[in-house]
Amino acid sequence: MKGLPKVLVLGPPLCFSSLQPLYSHKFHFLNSHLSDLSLQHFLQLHHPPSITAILCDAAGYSVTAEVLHLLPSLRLLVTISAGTNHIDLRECRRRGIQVAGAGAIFSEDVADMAVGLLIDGMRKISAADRWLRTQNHHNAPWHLFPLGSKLSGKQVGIIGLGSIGMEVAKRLESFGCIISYNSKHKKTTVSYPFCSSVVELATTCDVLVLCCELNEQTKHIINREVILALGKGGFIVNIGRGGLIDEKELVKCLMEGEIGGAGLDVFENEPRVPQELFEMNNVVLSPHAAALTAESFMNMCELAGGNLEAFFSNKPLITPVMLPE
Ligand SMILES: O=CC(=O)O
Repeated sequence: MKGLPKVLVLGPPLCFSSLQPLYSHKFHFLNSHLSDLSLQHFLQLHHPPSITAILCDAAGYSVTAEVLHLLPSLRLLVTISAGTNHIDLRECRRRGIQVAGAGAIFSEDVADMAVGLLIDGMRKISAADRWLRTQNHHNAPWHLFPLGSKLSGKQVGIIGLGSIGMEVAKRLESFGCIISYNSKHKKTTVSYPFCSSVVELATTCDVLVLCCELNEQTKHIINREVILALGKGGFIVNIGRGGLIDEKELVKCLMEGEIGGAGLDVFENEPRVPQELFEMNNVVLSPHAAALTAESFMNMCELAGGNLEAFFSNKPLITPVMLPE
């Protein structure tokens, strides 16, 4: 251990338990998440000025300016997530701390989940499963199960056409959907129609899929006006972050029948899920699990370890996160 770079591990283990045995001969991991102590007290036992890196994920600790302040020698932060809204990136920039993320490693799995939630919601797969299990097996009145909606031919608006959004577009195009998108900037490399207004996009679409990052500009990008513009038959999929949707308004609109349904992998105040959603058959829920496949986690372990190794051998990070000006 002596002489190895100290890496403070924040948040729940997830892939950390696979990563650490592979790299424990190269790094001295300090597992604050396994301790009952508060972070401040934990750090008091580990000489904070000797800690140069953090390993974290989106489901654990928020890496605020206050947390960063506890670590005067911090030079690297590796998050095993595509999203970075749990990190104060401005403070990282100010302090000259480099940040590495998941890059596009989860994009295919997250896109699969977006499509899964959409098909499940529109074709009522989970609802049908629940319904059938409550029926008498030999005598179920199958004709009474309500009709679903056809996916092929639907207008799908993707909000955020980064690597996840592109994977969603590719998949849904092959299902016969018609794709348009909203994003920070119009892309010169794609032919899908761009719509600069989310309300306008909602007006012309049957489905919205949220694939953008959560930041000051995108918080509550889906508000009541957008939901009403999408309309009573409309469906929203969120595999981005819960804060992209004004959740209270979504719940209200679902209860009032102002929108057709939703497929939600993320929630505004995780791990809390609004109780009302559990009662709704037109809503499909998932516990922020879109990125979680055994394969993507093994890949992520290697990537996180690779970023740590690159940094400590003075090489460029493999998947650097751009820090804001
Ligand atoms: O939510 C998961 C991620 O950001 O990778």
